[in-house]
Amino acid sequence: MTEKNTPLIAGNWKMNGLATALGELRSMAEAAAGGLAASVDLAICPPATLVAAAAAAAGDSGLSIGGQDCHTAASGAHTGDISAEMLADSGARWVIVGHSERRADHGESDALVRAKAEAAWRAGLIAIVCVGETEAERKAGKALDVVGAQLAGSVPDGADGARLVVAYEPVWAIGTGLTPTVDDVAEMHSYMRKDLQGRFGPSAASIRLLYGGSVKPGNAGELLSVDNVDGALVGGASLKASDFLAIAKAAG
Ligand SMILES: O=C[C@H](O)COP(=O)(O)O
Repeated sequence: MTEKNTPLIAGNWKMNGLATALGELRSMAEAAAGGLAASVDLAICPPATLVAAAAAAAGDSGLSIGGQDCHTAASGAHTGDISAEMLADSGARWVIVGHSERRADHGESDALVRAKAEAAWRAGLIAIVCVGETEAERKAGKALDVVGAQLAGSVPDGADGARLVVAYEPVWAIGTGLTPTVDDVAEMHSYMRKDLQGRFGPSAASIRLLYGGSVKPGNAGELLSVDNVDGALVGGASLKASDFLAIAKAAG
């Protein structure tokens, strides 16, 4: 790794969290304002119903807020969808696109994910583009090829570290308690770095590459110390302030 990026610890609450969950978020914001945000960028992506309230609760603490998905259009007849502009209007700074749960549950293609990342940029949001292989693909020795194809298809032209984050999330590691070996994480992150540098040049060194999949306080230090791992995308462990903050401290 040529440059050290400021780590980013982003929490993805998925379809979890009623208004009562804002108490956890307030504890995170307090820790951010108390000094943690000086060394680590902190973000929480709550369900869309909580984005505005979470942004208001986080205020200028240094904890920022993101969405979990967006439509490609800015507005229009798309019942049930939400646009990147709406997220930005609600106080979001980030949006996750192409999470494997959306790729699987909603049949999202690389081309659609790319269009969503472009929509995020149009609205002034930073896109967190997710990639990752299935267990069968890893067992077949295809993990690098699969992720390479996802990067090629899902990351728009003109990407740089100011508006793109890539999250490597092996599908088989999400919510399972399983994680790849540090050697496998190092191999994949080095591969992604080289791939992005091949496409975007040396400035791709500033694109943060997150690891995601069963990151917990107990394994965060080891995973975050791997070369080219610039932070984590945390699911289950981001629901509790104590766990999320322990992971963030391991990055700081
Ligand atoms: O977006 C987050 C990931 O899917 C990881 O989820 P997890 O930490 O619950 O395994």
